[in-house]
Amino acid sequence: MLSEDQICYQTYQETADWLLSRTKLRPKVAIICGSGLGMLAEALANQEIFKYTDVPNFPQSTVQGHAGQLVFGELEGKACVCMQGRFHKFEGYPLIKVTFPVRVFRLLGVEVLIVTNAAGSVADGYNTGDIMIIKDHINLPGLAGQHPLCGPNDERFGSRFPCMSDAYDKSLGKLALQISRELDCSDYVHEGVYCMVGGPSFETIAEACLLHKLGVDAVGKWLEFSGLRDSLFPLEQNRLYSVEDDSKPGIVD
Ligand SMILES: O=P(O)(O)O[C@@H]1C[C@H](O)[C@@H](CO)O1
Ligand SMILES: Nc1nc2[nH]cnc2c(=O)[nH]1
Repeated sequence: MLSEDQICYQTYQETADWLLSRTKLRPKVAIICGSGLGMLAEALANQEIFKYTDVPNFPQSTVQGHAGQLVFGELEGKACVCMQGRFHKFEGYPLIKVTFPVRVFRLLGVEVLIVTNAAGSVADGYNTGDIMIIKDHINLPGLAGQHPLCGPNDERFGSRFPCMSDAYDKSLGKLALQISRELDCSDYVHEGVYCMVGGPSFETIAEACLLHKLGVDAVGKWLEFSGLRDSLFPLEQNRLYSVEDDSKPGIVD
C-alpha cells in the first residue's frame, strides 16, 4: 500500500487508466454511497463491478456494511459510477486517502458528484430516517488545519486557495426537492447545513448544543469532496461572499 507522501498525479492517473481500460462506460456522474445506502448502486443497469482490493492504489473499506467496491453501470441510460463504501479518517486513513476516489473520478471524466452518508440531526423538526440535502457545510477539522489540500498543491487538480462559497450545486438541490414533492415525500426531506467531524465517537450533549447554536442541522463524518471542489469543477474565477446574510450572498472580492 502506498504511503501518504507517495501519492501524486501519476498515482491517480494509474488508477483511472486501470479502470478506463476495463470498462467502456464513461460516467459523468459519481455517487458515493454512505452507511446503509449501498443499495443505491443496485439501481444501475448493465453493472460492471471492481472490488477495491483489485483496483490499484485504492484504499480498502474496513467499516461494517460498506461492501468495498466500485459499481459502474447505467441509470436511465446515463453512465454512472457508484462507490459502495466510503473511507473515513477514523479508520486510520490520512485525508489524502479519504479523498483519493474524488480525483480518480475527475480523471475518469466525472462532472457531477453526489455524496451520501449517515448523519445525526441537531436541528428542530428532523426525524430519524429523514433526508437532508446539504446546502452548505462547516468543515470543523478543516478549520483547524486537518485538510486534504495541506501540502504541495498540484494545479492540475485546482488552485492553491479554492473558493468554497458555492460548494454545492443549487440547481441539483432544487431538483431533488422538486422530485421529493412529486414523490409526495417532501415531509421527510430538508435542506440544511452539515458539519463534518472526525469521529469515531459521536458528539456529547454539550457538543450537539454547540453545533445547534452554530447553525448546524446535521453532523457526521468527513465528506470526501470537501475542499476538493476545484478537483471536480475547475473554477474560472475566485469569488468570495459576504457571510452576513447567507440568503443573499454579496460578492466582496
Ligand atoms: O455514512 P458514513 O460512511 O459516514 O457512515 C459512518 C460510518 C459508520 O457506519 C456510521 C457511524 O458513524 O457513520
Ligand atoms: N449523532 C451523530 N450521528 C451520526 N451518524 C453518523 N455519524 C454521526 C455523527 O457523527 N453523529
